[in-house]
Amino acid sequence: MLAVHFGAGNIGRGFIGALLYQANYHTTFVDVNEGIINEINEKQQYNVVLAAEESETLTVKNVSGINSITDPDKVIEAIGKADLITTAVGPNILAIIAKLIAEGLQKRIKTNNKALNIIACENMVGGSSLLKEHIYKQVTADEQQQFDEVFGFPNAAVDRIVPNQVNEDPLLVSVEPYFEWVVEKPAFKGEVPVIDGVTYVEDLTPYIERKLFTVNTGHVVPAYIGRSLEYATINEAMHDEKVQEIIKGALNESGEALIQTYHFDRTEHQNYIDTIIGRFMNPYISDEVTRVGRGPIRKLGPRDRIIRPASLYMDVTGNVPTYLVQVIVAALQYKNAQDEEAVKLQQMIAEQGYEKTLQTISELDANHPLIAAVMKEV
Ligand SMILES: NC(=O)c1ccc[n+]([C@@H]2O[C@H](COP(=O)([O-])OP(=O)(O)OC[C@H]3O[C@@H](n4cnc5c(N)ncnc54)[C@H](O)[C@@H]3O)[C@@H](O)[C@H]2O)c1
Ligand SMILES: O=P(O)(O)OC[C@@H](O)[C@@H](O)[C@H](O)[C@H](O)CO
Repeated sequence: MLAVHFGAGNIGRGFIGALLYQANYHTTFVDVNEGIINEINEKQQYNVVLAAEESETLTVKNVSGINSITDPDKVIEAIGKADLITTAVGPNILAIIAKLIAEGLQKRIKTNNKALNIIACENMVGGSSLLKEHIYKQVTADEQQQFDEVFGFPNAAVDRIVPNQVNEDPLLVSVEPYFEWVVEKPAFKGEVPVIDGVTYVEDLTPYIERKLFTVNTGHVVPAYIGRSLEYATINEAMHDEKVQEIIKGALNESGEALIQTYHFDRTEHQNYIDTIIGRFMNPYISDEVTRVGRGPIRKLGPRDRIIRPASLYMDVTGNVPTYLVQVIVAALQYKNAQDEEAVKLQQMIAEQGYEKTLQTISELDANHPLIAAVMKEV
């Protein structure tokens, strides 16, 4: 069984690659990072280490790599033979990899009618659907009809904290023990793959929103508030009383929105929140606030982890959230000269002011009460 996985980064190697290996796949990683691809081809294996008191190491074998910049034809050939395609490249890169995937699928469908599923493992609602849209823009209407018959794009939610790696061994990945990979079953074409650790569900929406609006909504608190307090890591920030107050408040607000929307059990949801706060305090992980805060424009987007739970909270309670508003303010004020989006955000604020910038990025109506609440705080 062959899996072609786009993005040999933290989650690609540390989570998707590990589970695919355990499910007996050979994984061909596709990446633009020449060093990582060369290393994968040279070593043909890498270690995944659990960041916990009782650490365990999994050696992931049956791997190879293709540099999509220098060897696009090899990627097209691999897509022709693949039993599964997965991605973990970041939401903004989906449009870029779509071109090569489209070429691979166009070529494959001429000689091979076997069903193939493409699962985007990105932190967003509807990642695989978005990838499909980008791919379909590259092909003719006739090809789209043919693709509809055999290519599935099941959406997914993936959860495992994998920080940036600073190991001597460039392939080694240190990961937290916790993981969750939930995939929507009805969207599959052909057989549903047997992968230990994957949960198949009929409707992904409650799962992806619960994950994104709890794990990722929580995560931006130590990232953005932590950065404003000059902490470098999530763990350090999580020990600050102000961060603790805001994370609890923000997760109560997003929790209220989720519980009322999806009828989650209140006690179970509180346990889920407590587990996540515990994960952020894992002393065996050093996760930079700049990794978790990366891409503040994406994170302030209308369907992402800050704006969507805040507006959902208003819809279900009729009140403006207190803590999520503080998170929006901290996100707007996030500065990092190494982060292209953070730089662009500050430029937008300098040129247009907070109000116009927030409206543009969040796509909220100009008279939405959330905008007024944020303006009161900044
Ligand atoms: N790290 C985590 O804790 C975590 C957890 C869950 C989900 N995710 C999601 O997984 C995705 C990847 O995150 P990550 O932390 O692994 O990031 P990462 O930066 O470690 O990995 C991304 C990889 O994609 C590669 N890439 C960039 N452009 C490419 C292209 N055009 N073609 C092929 N590869 C390309 C990069 O070189 C890099 O190796 C994101 O959507 C993220 O939200 C991450
Ligand atoms: O990957 P991002 O930039 O969407 O979000 C940063 C982190 O919150 C994220 O990578 C988490 O570590 C991950 O979502 C945990 O499952």
